[in-house]
Formats: sequence, structure tokens, C-alpha cells
Amino acid sequence: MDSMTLKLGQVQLMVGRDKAENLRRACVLIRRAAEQGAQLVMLPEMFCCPYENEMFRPNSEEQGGPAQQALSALSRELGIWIVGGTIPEREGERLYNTCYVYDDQGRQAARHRKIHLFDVNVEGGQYFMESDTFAPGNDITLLDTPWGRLGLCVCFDLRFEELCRVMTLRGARMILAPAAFNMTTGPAHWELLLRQRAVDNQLFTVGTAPARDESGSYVAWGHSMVCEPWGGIVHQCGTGEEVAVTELELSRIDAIRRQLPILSARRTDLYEVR
Ligand SMILES: O=C(O)CCC(=O)C(=O)O
Repeated sequence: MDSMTLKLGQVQLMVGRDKAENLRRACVLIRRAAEQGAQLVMLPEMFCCPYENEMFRPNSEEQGGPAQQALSALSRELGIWIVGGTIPEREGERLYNTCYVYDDQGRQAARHRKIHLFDVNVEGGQYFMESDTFAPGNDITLLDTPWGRLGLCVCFDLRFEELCRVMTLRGARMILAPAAFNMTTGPAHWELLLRQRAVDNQLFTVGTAPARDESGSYVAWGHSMVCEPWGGIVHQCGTGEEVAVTELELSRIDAIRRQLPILSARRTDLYEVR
């Protein structure tokens, strides 16, 4: 029987240029969330270096590197789950934008390599070519926890409804997305996407972003958010560094799915694209 409430912590970290300092600060703020009762704490995408192509390789680490060791040790010490945002993970010559998850005993519970790379060129707005540095992951990542099955997306992954729908059909009750939207797509789509994925799939969605640093070359939108299966916003951060602890009432998932049975009412006999 899964636990019916989850105290979820989100660390909207102000990420600087020093990896060791980012890691130290992340651990301080995870502790703060745990002190407030958080049972699972989440970090943002690229929490240990700025979101810049030039920063990824110098700050990368292989399986078992320092950021992973620190988060694993902290989750064991505090007896909480940690969704470790993302770090640049190195395997051979390849780099991946990777989220590691640790259980309350410090064991690695999941590893999600971002599947959809952020290659965009918005006229008059954001340009980014993530594939200049990263290779894409090829796996859909679900993991079982005391609060039910969770699906992982890294930032741009969240835009792909098919991915979220497949995770839902495979039993996800929450979709967690370490992310770093920007000043172009953040105001346009961040809230919309998190609410839309929640209402379409009738589950909780959680987006955890870094704090906004106006001096960076990539300025993050912030506004870490939790949405519930009816599509409402349970919590939304501002733009600065912040620790948020939000209680999620997980029985809402079954209640909404029962009252408005869209998942079971799908007409899959009609949806095939020929
Ligand atoms: O989808 C977006 O607008 C932002 C995505 C992004 O920043 C990322 O994937 O890192």
C-alpha cells in the first residue's frame, strides 16, 4: 500500500560557476527541506554548473562521481529520497544530461538521461543547441517509491506529450521534471505545460528550476511549481533562491480518475496514424 501523502521539497538553487560551492549549497538547502519534514527533495536541472555548453564538459563526472556520492550520502544520512536535478554525466567521450535518484538508504533508484535535447532557435528570443555537447538518452525512466510510481522528464522532455502519456499508461502517478526554462519560453509555456500534463494525465507534475541569475548567459525563469491532477497549482515559487515544502494529497489521483474517467475512456481504436 502506497503512502497517501507526500511531503515534497523543492530546492530552487541559485547556481554559480563553482561546482563544489553549488554542491555544498544544494546540500545545505536539502537539509533545510528535510528539517521542514520533506520526504523527497528535488533539485533543478544543471544544479552544479551554469546551463552553458562550455560549462558542461569541465563540470562533468562519471558514474559514482563527487556530486553523486554527496547526494547518495546525504539521502542515507537524512533518510529521505533525493531527485538529484541533473548533472553532466560522462561515459567515455559522451556526455549526457542526467538525473540520478537516490532512495532513503542512499541507493541509486534511477538514472534518467535526457531524451529530447534542447535544440531551438526562437526568433528574437532563446537560442540553444544542447546537442553541441550532449548525446540523448534512449530510455523512458519510471521508478517505484513508497508514494507510487514516478516518471522522470528532464526539462525539454516535458514538452513531449507522448512520453508523458506512455509513463502514465505504465503507471506513473507523478511526473517529476528537473528543468531550467528561460525568459522566452518560461513566461509562455512553463505553467501551461505543467498544468496541461497534469490535467491530461490526471497526476501530479512537479517542475523544479534554478533561481534566476540575471548575470548569466542563460537566464532561468525560476517559478518551480507543483500541479495536481485537476490541473490546479498547488505551489509556485518566485524567482529567487528558495526552499519549498508542499504536501501532496495522493488520493486526488484516484478520485479525479474516477470522477472524470478520461484515461479509461480513450478510443484507441481510432487514434492510429496510417
Ligand atoms: O522547453 C523549453 O522551453 C526549455 C527547455 C530547456 O531549457 C531545457 O531543456 O533545458
